[in-house]
Amino acid sequence: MALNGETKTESTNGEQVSRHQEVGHKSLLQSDALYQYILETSVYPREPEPMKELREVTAKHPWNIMTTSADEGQFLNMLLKLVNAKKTMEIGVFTGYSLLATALALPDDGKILAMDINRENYEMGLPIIEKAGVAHKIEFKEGPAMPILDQMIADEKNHGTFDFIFVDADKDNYINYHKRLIDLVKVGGLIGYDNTLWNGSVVAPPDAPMRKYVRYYKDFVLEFNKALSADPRIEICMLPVGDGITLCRRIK
Ligand SMILES: C[S@@+](CC[C@H](N)C(=O)[O-])C[C@H]1O[C@@H](n2cnc3c(N)ncnc32)[C@H](O)[C@@H]1O
Repeated sequence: MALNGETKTESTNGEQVSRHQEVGHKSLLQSDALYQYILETSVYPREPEPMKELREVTAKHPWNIMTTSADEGQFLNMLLKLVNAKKTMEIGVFTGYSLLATALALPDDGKILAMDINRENYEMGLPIIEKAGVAHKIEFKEGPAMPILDQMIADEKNHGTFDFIFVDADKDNYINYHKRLIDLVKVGGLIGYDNTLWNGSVVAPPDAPMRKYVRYYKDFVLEFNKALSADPRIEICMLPVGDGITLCRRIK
């Protein structure tokens, strides 16, 4: 499927015809087969056993569409090792797939402050995280992230201390998170914002069929992407991994 929700199909006379499909495709690549190839060739064969187990448990959850994809989990795990991250934060845990990818990448004395409004989903994945021997790195806080961030910001000691922050929660608040996170991440540190290509809807025509939640958050994501692009405090890189992840490196 093309990025804008338009699919090219061949008619009987060989002509290319376009038709619009619902925006909400899981992968942003040009075909399912290509995405499947990536998963089967380089992701699933190298996926750590606990992540595989958590992915399979999460697949049975009625909201399984929310989970971070396996290729993105692999990317996060590699990235955290590359930057030698030790102190990290995650906003939006769900059952913990990206959290586990992070926890497995950090050194034994690494720390992750993880926040989610829903503890029940986190507890679904927790036994697997414990079995993997990395639960001691995680401090889970239940509740909306914003007041927790405000509390942290109020104490100057927290400023500029995080090596890496991953945001995968309420898209209508990303801009507000960014205002706070930019002070909490260290200069040279990274913030990763997930879903910045928002199911491809960022380039969909206004009349394209779209799931309600995709349509609702679309304008917030568009505004957010513009704001990041204009922010002189960061360098950015938007990657078409998963549903789009924008990496921001704080430079001042
Ligand atoms: C897309 S899921 C996160 C997926 C997760 N990163 C994973 O690997 O499976 C989004 C999560 O954000 C949480 N969330 C929504 N609003 C929130 C808020 N205001 N503060 C903290 N978490 C929130 C939801 O409860 C949900 O678990």
